[in-house]
Amino acid sequence: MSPGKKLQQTKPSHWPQEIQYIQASRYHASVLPEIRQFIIGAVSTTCGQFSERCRSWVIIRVISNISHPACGQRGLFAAKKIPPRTRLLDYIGEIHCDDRPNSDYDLSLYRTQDGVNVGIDASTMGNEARFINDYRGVQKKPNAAFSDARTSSGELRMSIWSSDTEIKKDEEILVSYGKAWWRERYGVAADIEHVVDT
Ligand SMILES: C[S@@+](CC[C@H](N)C(=O)[O-])C[C@H]1O[C@@H](n2cnc3c(N)ncnc32)[C@H](O)[C@@H]1O
Repeated sequence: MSPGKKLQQTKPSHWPQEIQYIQASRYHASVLPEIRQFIIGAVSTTCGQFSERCRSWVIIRVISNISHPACGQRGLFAAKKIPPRTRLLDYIGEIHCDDRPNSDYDLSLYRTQDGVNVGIDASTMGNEARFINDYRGVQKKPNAAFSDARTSSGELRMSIWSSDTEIKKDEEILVSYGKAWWRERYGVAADIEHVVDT
């Protein structure tokens, strides 16, 4: 069996049935060839191996703590102690250039000089990263952050990195979605409900 086939078969535990599990980016038709080429970079056969290796840092859990604002949903947790400034995993989904105003799983990847926004939407397909929650109402501050980086094969990705402090085993991995993300969804109510401070 080829390594590529093996990657597609192993879904993580607590993965929802209705969502396609993927470990390599998919490209939507709205991505023009020149933009696609820029994002892909110089592709080699190592594509996907980073995702497979870094899977061991994180696990998906269903949140049962009633004081958690996303109780009943899923979250991403540390499978073991994570050192500071570690690249945990890449946010994998459908790369697109069309608007996805109704997606809660759409992340900005890149903006071209002509003002075209390239996003990664994991609403219907993605990897573990789609389950990362925002820190608001859970912890005082995030313990991880998004930062873009190219893979060894050259593809531009949005990666999740641990912050300056070690993350303990079983701790929830939390980022900041940013003020704009909450305001777009909840307007002024976001300021009241979630203390939109960063
Ligand atoms: C990218 S998803 C995160 C994964 C989600 N919990 C799940 O199980 O699919 C974003 C959604 O998670 C929920 N969420 C994440 N962080 C939250 C927070 N701090 N407070 C309330 N809801 C949160 C919201 O419903 C939001 O629309």
